[in-house]
Amino acid sequence: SAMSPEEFISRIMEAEPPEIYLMEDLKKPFTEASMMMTLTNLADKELVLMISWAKKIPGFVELSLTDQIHLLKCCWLEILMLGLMWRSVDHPGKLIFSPDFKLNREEGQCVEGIMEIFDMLLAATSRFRELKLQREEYVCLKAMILLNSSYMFSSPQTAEELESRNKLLRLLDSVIDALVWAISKLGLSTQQQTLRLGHLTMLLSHIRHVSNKGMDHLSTMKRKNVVLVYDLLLEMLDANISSGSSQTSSS
Ligand SMILES: Cc1cc(O)cc2c1CC(c1ccc(O)cc1)=C2c1ccccc1
Repeated sequence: SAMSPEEFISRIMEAEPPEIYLMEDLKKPFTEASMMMTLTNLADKELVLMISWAKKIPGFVELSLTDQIHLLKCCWLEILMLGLMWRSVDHPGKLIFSPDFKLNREEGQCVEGIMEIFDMLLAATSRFRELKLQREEYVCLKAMILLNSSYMFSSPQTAEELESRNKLLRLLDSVIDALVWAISKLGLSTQQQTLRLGHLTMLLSHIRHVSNKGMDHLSTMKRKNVVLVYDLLLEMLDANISSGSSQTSSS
């Protein structure tokens, strides 16, 4: 789409979902079940907003429905986790799941295996803090995660899928241009801008790693019947398990 990077950025800034308040009286200390249930309730609300957010990404609804669904199924936890990191960036040592649901790493002790993932989330958040991630850069990275999440894992068969693939690659061009434009507003030298682009995009592989760890952990929680995973989430979760599309392996 012949949209300027400036226009693209203002469109995805507009698309940002509102902050979610859990509005639950959280009984502390948490049990394994109560913490996972609270996370599930939050994620359920966020997923509904994520779908309307994605549809506001310029060009997303012009992709084939198959691509739209597959992109969201592949990256929904990455998107949730990047949002969590953004909300937590100014609160060292804390994970701000929502303004009324903040956890430190020790509180992860009540859920077997979750503290290690909390530590990865906190480490990535510290890296964003070091880099002084800007909101414009954050919204570009989030769109990048959505658009980059799975185009490698399916080979287009029909003409329609081929056309959708080309649209997707042009969309990725736009979001890269937008990120380069956002970085260019920081008054850095050309060399520093290039390095910053590299550091920001390298963080995406860490986000995918933490997301894969989180997906494995969530599946374990589900098998142990610790979480009641609601249907939208269940469907998203099953998609990640059944079609073996966990981002690392090629399906
Ligand atoms: C570390 C870890 C381990 C795990 O087993 C599950 C989750 C997480 C993080 C997380 C999460 C939720 C909301 C966010 O905004 C950001 C992250 C979830 C989670 C839980 C239930 C449903 C969906 C996602």
